[in-house]
Amino acid sequence: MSYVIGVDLGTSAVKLLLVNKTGEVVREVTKEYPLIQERTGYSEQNPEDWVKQTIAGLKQLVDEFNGKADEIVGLSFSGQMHGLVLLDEDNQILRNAILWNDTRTTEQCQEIYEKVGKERFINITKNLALEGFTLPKILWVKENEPEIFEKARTFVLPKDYVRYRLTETLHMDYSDAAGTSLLDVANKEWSKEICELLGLNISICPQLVDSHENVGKITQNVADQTGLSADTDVFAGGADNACGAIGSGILSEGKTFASIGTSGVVLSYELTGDKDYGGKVHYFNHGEKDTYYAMGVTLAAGHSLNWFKKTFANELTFDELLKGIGEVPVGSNGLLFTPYIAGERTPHADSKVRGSFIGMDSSHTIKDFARAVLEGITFSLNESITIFRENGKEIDTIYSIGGGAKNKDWLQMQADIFNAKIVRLKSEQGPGMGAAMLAAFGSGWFPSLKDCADTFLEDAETYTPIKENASKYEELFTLYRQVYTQTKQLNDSLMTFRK
Ligand SMILES: Nc1ncnc2c1ncn2[C@@H]1O[C@H](COP(=O)(O)OP(=O)(O)O)[C@@H](O)[C@H]1O
Ligand SMILES: O=C(CO)[C@@H](O)[C@H](O)COP(=O)(O)O
Repeated sequence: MSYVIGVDLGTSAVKLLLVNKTGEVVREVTKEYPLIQERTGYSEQNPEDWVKQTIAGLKQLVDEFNGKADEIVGLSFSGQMHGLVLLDEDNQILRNAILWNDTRTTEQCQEIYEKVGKERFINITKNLALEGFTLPKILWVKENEPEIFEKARTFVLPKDYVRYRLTETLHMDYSDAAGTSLLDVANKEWSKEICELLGLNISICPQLVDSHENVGKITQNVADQTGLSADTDVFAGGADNACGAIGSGILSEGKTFASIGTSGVVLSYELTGDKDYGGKVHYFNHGEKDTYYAMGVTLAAGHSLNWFKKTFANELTFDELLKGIGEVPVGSNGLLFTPYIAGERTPHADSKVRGSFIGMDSSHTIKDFARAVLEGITFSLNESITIFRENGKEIDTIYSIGGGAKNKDWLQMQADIFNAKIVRLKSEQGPGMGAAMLAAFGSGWFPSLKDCADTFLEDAETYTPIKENASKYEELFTLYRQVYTQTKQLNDSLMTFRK
């Protein structure tokens, strides 16, 4: 039997999956690493931690594997998007990576619009200039750490750096490059115009490749450290959301997923790169060659539930906290939550806004609060679905993935709020499975990613909207949508009191 490995380089941990030719996950290893948050709004990681934990994870996977190492023929990656890794002329790391959830770059986003022009910028990159994306981070280093920037010769994204350390070849795939704000998304090339207008040398942009492309073999040194064969092929891999899409079969027009992990994502397949959402949602290159996807992002989805549990019910597991929320009526007995606890992206690109509970009553219990948190997160994701529908997309079935898909009441709530059929897949691995599928397709096991998905993926359960709930949620959603504008001014004034 032959096997491939999917390496999912996430924000809190690297998850590695060993997958056989039928798509069965035969081994799984997770290795965590820390987040470095020295100031409010700062979020960094040491790339060396990613490399160390990926190699340790690969070694554990090979040690626990019953077969022979040379049966593992290839590996590929899914990576947290947008994080800036700056390298010098010897490809040495110049500073910690600045991550996707770092929001220090509001000024640089403004500068990008001033120098490139907002309309032109959206035209080229298909996206807004957001604090989380890579280009404003490059400008921040240029302006605030000029002595470091002077030594920078190349920038890459998190998984590209790990891949470089495994193969000693440096590349970036289109799906991840799309999140840098430097790629001409429709034409699949680095934007000379944006680089010139912002005083950047285009040579800092690495060589572009497709996600399934073979970029070489692991080095002998890595083979020695992990026990893998030095003949193991490495395929470029993709952005975590592109890989999540591959791993949940979002490979044809009309297919959509909702992912509730730390962040929340609603992603829908696009055959071409010429649709115009005017920057309202992200529009990126897919991990499948020459196709695209549109997506909306809730910055704190699972993170909101995590925060609520840690702050008010730390002794409970998620299952204990959520037990019985199915009995709380739709609308949580008049309690409404907005999940803006780390700012928001879609539909409000606002890193400063913060969340709220509206309608608190002395009769409310922790169960009302827990249900309100789930409803608020799901309403936020529904904002993205609404934009898709307003732009002519038909969304009647949504694949639900990520930690949020573990709770049946939440899956039913998604069906009722999205007013669409919700499907849970047998494997909730999403991005890691997508990475493994890129290696499987790249290794020639299947003629296309779609064929791979037909073999690897299987539906587990389906949830259909309950009419009565769906109509109550429609009413509540209009109230939810008013909270942002009605609390914006208050939030701005409260800013000065934040840590
Ligand atoms: N049993 C559960 N029921 C509902 N939600 C859960 C459960 N377990 C975890 N979660 C949610 O899923 C989130 C983690 O999802 P995951 O997809 O693993 O995220 P990431 O890959 O971003 O770390 C947690 O923050 C939590 O909010
Ligand atoms: O910023 C985005 C997408 O634009 C995030 O989706 C990151 O890619 C991180 O993902 P997780 O670590 O939460 O999975």
